[in-house]
Amino acid sequence: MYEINEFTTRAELDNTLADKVADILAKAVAQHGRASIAVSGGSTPKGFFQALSNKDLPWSEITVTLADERWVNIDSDASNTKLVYENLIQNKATNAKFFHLKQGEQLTHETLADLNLAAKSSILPLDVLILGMGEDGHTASLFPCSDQIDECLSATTAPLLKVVPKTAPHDRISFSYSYLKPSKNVILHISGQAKMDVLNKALANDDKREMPIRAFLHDPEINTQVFWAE
Ligand SMILES: O=C(O)[C@H](O)[C@@H](O)[C@H](O)[C@H](O)COP(=O)(O)O
Repeated sequence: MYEINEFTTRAELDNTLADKVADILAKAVAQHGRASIAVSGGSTPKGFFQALSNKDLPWSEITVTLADERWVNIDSDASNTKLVYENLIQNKATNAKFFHLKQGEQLTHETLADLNLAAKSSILPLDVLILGMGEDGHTASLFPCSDQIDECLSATTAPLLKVVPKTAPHDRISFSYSYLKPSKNVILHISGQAKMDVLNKALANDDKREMPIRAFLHDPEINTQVFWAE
């Protein structure tokens, strides 16, 4: 299931989304003493990150992580970790915890095993999941072009896996669908007419291998909140 929330400007979207996410995180910390949020990289979320970073929250009890990461040095301009540190873990959010997906030089089976144990014990299930979407219908690093797409969408996959997209640069590490699905709040953050056209194509049928974002939009157990502005 899904609901589409349309906004007149991207600034209005960013500020409204930041208000919503801040409210969810504050309540999660009040109830459980901690909260976790996974965000996505790309060009869309910068304004939202900056708005959220200025929210008065118990940031030291909140863990930020990524839905996926490019396996590059975290000082690279391609790094989602760099994007998050430069735009979200700033201002009032400086003391937020960060669960690093990029750890070490090589993405080995041992690294994945360690990360999966740590993710299960510290941040899963997520309180908030912010997804982006590519024009091919990928989300996180669940790429339709990758040889790992069936594993990415399988119900039995571990939390994190290595993905090698054929139509995008860099090896990736990504949360799998089965561990993103239980997130208490699933939000798809997109902007521009091209992405609305991709969303409408994704809504037209439920072939999730063709467009992995469909796994979230067509799952009756998830109420994906779409936030869109022109
Ligand atoms: O690592 C990444 O690139 C993201 O996690 C990816 O899933 C992104 O959200 C989409 O590709 C949309 O990117 P844009 O916001 O740049 O369109």
